[in-house]
Amino acid sequence: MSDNLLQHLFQTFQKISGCVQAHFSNLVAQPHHRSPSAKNPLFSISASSSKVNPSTTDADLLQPKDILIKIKSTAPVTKEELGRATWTFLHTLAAQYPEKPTRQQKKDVKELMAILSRMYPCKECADHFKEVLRANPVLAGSQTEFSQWLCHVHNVVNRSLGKLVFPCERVDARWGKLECEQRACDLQGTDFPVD
Ligand SMILES: Cc1cc2nc3c(=O)[nH]c(=O)nc-3n(C[C@H](O)[C@H](O)[C@H](O)COP(=O)(O)OP(=O)(O)OC[C@H]3O[C@@H](n4cnc5c(N)ncnc54)[C@H](O)[C@@H]3O)c2cc1C
Repeated sequence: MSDNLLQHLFQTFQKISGCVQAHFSNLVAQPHHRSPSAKNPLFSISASSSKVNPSTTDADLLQPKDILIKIKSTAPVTKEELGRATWTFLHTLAAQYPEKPTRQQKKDVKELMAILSRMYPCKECADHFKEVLRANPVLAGSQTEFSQWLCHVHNVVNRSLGKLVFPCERVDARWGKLECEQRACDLQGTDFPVD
């Protein structure tokens, strides 16, 4: 496909995109809403530089690799999505937690859980998690202990929601350490014994 044809296609797509956005905003926009085509387009096309310009040479024309079509979701986050994202964060933290944590690291994870039970942005979930923590105080003496404790409390939440219980012996297979070059993401623990 020639570059000129590609540029033509790109410009046509931009026009269609503009029309669809205009029609969509007419359908859904309320007077107090921002126009989706302004700062937050429903979808947008961008190039790595401003190469779509009639005065540019052939060599400057937009290359296929430069075209990036972004589809943005403007829907609010659901309780389920928030939950999945938070569990991903927590289980990844547990997988990265050092086998021999420092006193500070143990204190930090306990505080993090306490803060989550107060500030988690779903009040009924936070209130429920407060009860779960009261009945299951944080165990974070080692990586194994913390990841097993987290698996257990996640299962307490699962049970209360009528979900299946996860087999905690498989937690390391489900939530491995982060892929990170030369283990640069690992949290460093201590070689010295701490209480
Ligand atoms: C602290 C906290 C409290 C919450 N409280 C509530 C609440 O009170 N009410 C409510 O409606 N929602 C609550 N949620 C959200 C709820 O737990 C789920 O995240 C949500 O319902 C989506 O569930 P899901 O089935 O997609 O999987 P999730 O439970 O989000 O789990 C994500 C993935 O983790 C894996 N997994 C599942 N169980 C375990 C486990 N025990 N150990 C390790 N990995 C596991 C599975 O692969 C699963 O796909 C809470 C979330 C959090 C983080």
